[in-house]
Amino acid sequence: MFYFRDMQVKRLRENLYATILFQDISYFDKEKVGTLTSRLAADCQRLSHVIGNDLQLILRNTFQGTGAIINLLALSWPLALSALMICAVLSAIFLVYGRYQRKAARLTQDFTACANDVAQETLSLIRIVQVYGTGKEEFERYNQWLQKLAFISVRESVGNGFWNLSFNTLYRSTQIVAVIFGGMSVLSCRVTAEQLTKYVLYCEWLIYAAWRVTNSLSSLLQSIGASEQIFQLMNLLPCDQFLVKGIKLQRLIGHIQFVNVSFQYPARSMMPVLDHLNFSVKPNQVIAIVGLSGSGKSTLINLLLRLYEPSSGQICIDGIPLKELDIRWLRQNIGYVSQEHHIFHMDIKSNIKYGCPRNINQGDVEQAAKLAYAHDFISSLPNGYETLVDDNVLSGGQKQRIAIARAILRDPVIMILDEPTSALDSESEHYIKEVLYAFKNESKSRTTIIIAHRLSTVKAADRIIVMDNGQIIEMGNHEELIVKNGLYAKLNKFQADIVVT
Ligand SMILES: Nc1ncnc2c1ncn2[C@@H]1O[C@H](COP(=O)(O)OP(=O)(O)OP(=O)(O)O)[C@@H](O)[C@H]1O
Repeated sequence: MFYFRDMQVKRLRENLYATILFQDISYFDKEKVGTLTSRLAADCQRLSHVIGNDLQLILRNTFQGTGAIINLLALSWPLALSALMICAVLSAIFLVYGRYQRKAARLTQDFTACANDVAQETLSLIRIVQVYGTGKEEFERYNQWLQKLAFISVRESVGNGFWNLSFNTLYRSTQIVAVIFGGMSVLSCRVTAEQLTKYVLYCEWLIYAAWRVTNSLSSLLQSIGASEQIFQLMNLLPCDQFLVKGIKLQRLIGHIQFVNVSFQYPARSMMPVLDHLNFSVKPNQVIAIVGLSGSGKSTLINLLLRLYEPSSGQICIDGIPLKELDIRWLRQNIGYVSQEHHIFHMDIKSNIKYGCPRNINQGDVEQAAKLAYAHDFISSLPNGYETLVDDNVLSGGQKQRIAIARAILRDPVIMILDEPTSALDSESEHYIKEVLYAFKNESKSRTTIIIAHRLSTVKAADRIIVMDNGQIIEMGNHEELIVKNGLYAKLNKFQADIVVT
């Protein structure tokens, strides 16, 4: 039985996890990660309890109750009717109680998920919480949800108490009435002692069967309340991009075009983030995107990676609209270093090999690490490339170098780097910059897009796109933009002044 139940939990969690993983990325703008992980754990457990326990209890007791009714009917139909009436009253009370319990269960799950969100957020930002001394406030925030949870639990217990009280009062009073009136009937010889004993016994069977069925039903309702969202999630279809088999080109060249692309995030549909962008990147070019914070640089990359769809306009790669290309194939040809340099809880080698579509050996991994200027620090670790790491073990710069090595190892046609050197010291930045620009001189065609705040990283780019408020305001190489004396020249001057002082 337990094995069966564990298998059910496993299968449910697998299905739910797969549904979440193949959702449109904008889904994560609406749902909180804590809520989803709570659904994966507690809700699936609860639902599988229904399948493993409640259903078989309901079935068993329904058979027992039916047997008791048949025996009561054989004994005397007025007696059977009176027993059925008691069961009908019990069912009516249960209907009201069941509805209440279902609502309480949903609230319990929601409050638990909110408490989990706060805990997850606080623990993942524990350093900020400690340095800013906000432990007490965070405790209060968590406690607020726990108090709501406690309030609901108390109400649930009170409801349960009323239900048990109604059941016991009805059942015991039935027994008392049966013994008093049945005893009088036995004395006046209208009923035999055997009939009375049978009545009391079958009545007990029937009422207890009804009680167990309603109790299991109540647990079932609780789980249904808690699991409504699981079913809603599991009913979601995978995102279009994973369903449709798109075009796979014989050879990707890396010619990128943005044609009149506008975009707003689903979570903020009234706020345009990109406004009619038009530009193209030729194969083998290095393009840099610069601009003030919040100007839409990372969003542009999100669209190119097809993590979101443009609200209007079109992105083409090698002349084919992005939507028509096979997304898995396309992403295999892209190397991506994201702004957040988190790494997986795996050994360093697996982190570098992560998602690499080619067959590779230790030599390839080391070569990529050398190019990313990561080999020396990895070799100095006691277990070298086999060292098990997580987000807390390595410095920001070390994690960033592992992310760069991962992108280099894929040997991609399109290399996308969102702030690849933000956490690096000047020496590492210099070497990595050299490597990224050296790609250009290889025989293989490779298009590189770099977003950077440090203008030293982008000076050598073939073209620099300057963004402001979701629009492209300047375009050209470093020298042209300096002559133009616009935003780029201003930013360049600021950074030069900072270096001098
Ligand atoms: N998931 C999201 N949901 C809603 N709005 C978002 C989301 N991500 C970003 N934004 C908003 O979109 C705008 C552009 O953000 P984006 O991250 O593209 O800017 P950026 O130029 O890359 O900034 P930075 O240089 O600081 O990384 C910002 O106003 C931001 O608040």
